Amino acid sequence: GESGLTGVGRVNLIPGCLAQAGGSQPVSLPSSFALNMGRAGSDLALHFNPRFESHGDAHIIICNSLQAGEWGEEQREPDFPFQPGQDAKICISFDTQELTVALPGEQQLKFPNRLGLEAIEFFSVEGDFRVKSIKFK
Ligand SMILES: C=CCO[C@@H]1O[C@H](CO)[C@@H](O[C@@H]2O[C@H](CO)[C@H](O)[C@H](OCc3cn(-c4n[nH]c(N)n4)nn3)[C@H]2O)[C@H](O)[C@H]1NC(C)=O
Repeated sequence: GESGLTGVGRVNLIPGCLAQAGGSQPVSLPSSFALNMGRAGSDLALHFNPRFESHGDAHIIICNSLQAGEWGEEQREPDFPFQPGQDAKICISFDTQELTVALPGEQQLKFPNRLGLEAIEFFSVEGDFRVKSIKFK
């Protein structure tokens, strides 16, 4: 499908809300996309990975951390609010204890801030997800 925005933006996020609108506008069903945020590509406080159909998973959100290139324990969320081709507003807020991801349909997902990061300096998007806007509150 149409390739989403991928790449690395250097941002310096203080705890707050990063609101994103965007959607998978695929020609074919998207397999998955990922939002990665942390200190660097190898040190992620959150790898947020909705899987439509990939790695043998279907319609599940995988969250994990990455420390010095090693994946932590996955958190698997079966409540899946994404529809291919539909826009989705994702609002991510965090403090040193946990990250909170507000999802469509008043759904909320929490993930421990295993790295204890006070600021997020690295952010990347992978896969079939077109970011339409990013707002920092
Ligand atoms: C059953 C076999 C052993 O467990 C499997 O182990 C795999 C390898 O660690 C797990 O997949 C990794 O899970 C990580 C999060 O825990 C990451 O999602 C990792 O992919 C990194 C990645 C994804 N993407 C990406 N997503 N969407 C697109 N376009 N690109 N780019 N880099 C995936 O390759 C996979 O989630 C895991 N499955 C289970 C059921 O635990």
